[in-house]
Amino acid sequence: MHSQVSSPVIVALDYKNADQALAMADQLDPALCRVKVGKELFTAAGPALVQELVGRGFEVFLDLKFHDIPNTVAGAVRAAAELGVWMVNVHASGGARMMRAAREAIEPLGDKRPLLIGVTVLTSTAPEELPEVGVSRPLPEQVSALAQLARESGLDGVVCSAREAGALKKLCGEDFALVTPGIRPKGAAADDQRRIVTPREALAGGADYLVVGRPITGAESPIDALKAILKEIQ
Ligand SMILES: O=c1ccn([C@@H]2O[C@H](COP(=O)(O)O)[C@@H](O)[C@H]2O)c(=O)[nH]1
Repeated sequence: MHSQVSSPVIVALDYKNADQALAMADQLDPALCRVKVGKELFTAAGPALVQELVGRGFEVFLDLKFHDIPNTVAGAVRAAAELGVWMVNVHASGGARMMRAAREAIEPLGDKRPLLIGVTVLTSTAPEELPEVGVSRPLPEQVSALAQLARESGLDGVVCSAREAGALKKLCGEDFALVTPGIRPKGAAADDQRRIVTPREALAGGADYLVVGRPITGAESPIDALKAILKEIQ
C-alpha cells in the first residue's frame, strides 16, 4: 500500500473502548503519525473502529499478531486487508507455511495490499525468559532466525526491538521493514517492556517505524509528547 505519511511514529491506541480511542485520535494528527489498533481495542470495538480511524485519515497498523493454522491466518489477513489497514502482522513462529499462506491471501490486492509483518520476539521478553518457552539459543539469534524465515516467506518486515535493528538490516537488507515497539524517551518508565531503546537511538540503529504507546497516550499533552519525539529524531 502506498503511504502518505513520512513520520516513522506509530501511536499505540491501547484503550478499553472506541470512545476513548477516538478521543485520543482526535488529539493526534494523521500527518504526524500513524495509529495502531491492538488486541484490547479490537476485541472491544471491532472492525467498525478500524474503519472509523481509516475514515479520519489515519494509516492503521492492525496489530493482532495472528498465529494459527495457515488457512485460518490467511483468512484473517485477507479480512484485515478488506478493512483498508496499512499494516497487519502474524507471529513468525507460526512458520514458513503459515506466513506464505498469509502473503498469498493478500497478493491479489496488488499494490493496495497492506504491509505484512512478522513478530519475532516480543519486546517485553528479557533474554533470560526465552528458555522458559523452550528456546535455548541466545535472543539475538532467535530474532535473526525468525526474521530470515519471515523474509524468505515473502513478508515485508518484522517486529523486533530496536536493539536488534542493526543486525537485521545487515541480514535482511535495507528494504526489509523493521517495526520497533519498546520505544522510551530518556527517563520514561519502561513499564512491562524489557528491551527498550530511545527514539533517536532506534532510528540511528536502523529501525524504520517506532511504535509508541504510553509515553504519548499517558502524557498530559499527547500531541506535545509526539512532537517532542519527532523533534528528537529530526
Ligand atoms: O514485541 C512487541 C509487539 C507489540 N507491542 C505492542 O506495542 C505497543 C507498545 O506500547 P507501549 O505503551 O509503548 O509499551 C503495545 O500496544 C504492545 O501490544 C510491543 O510492545 N512489543
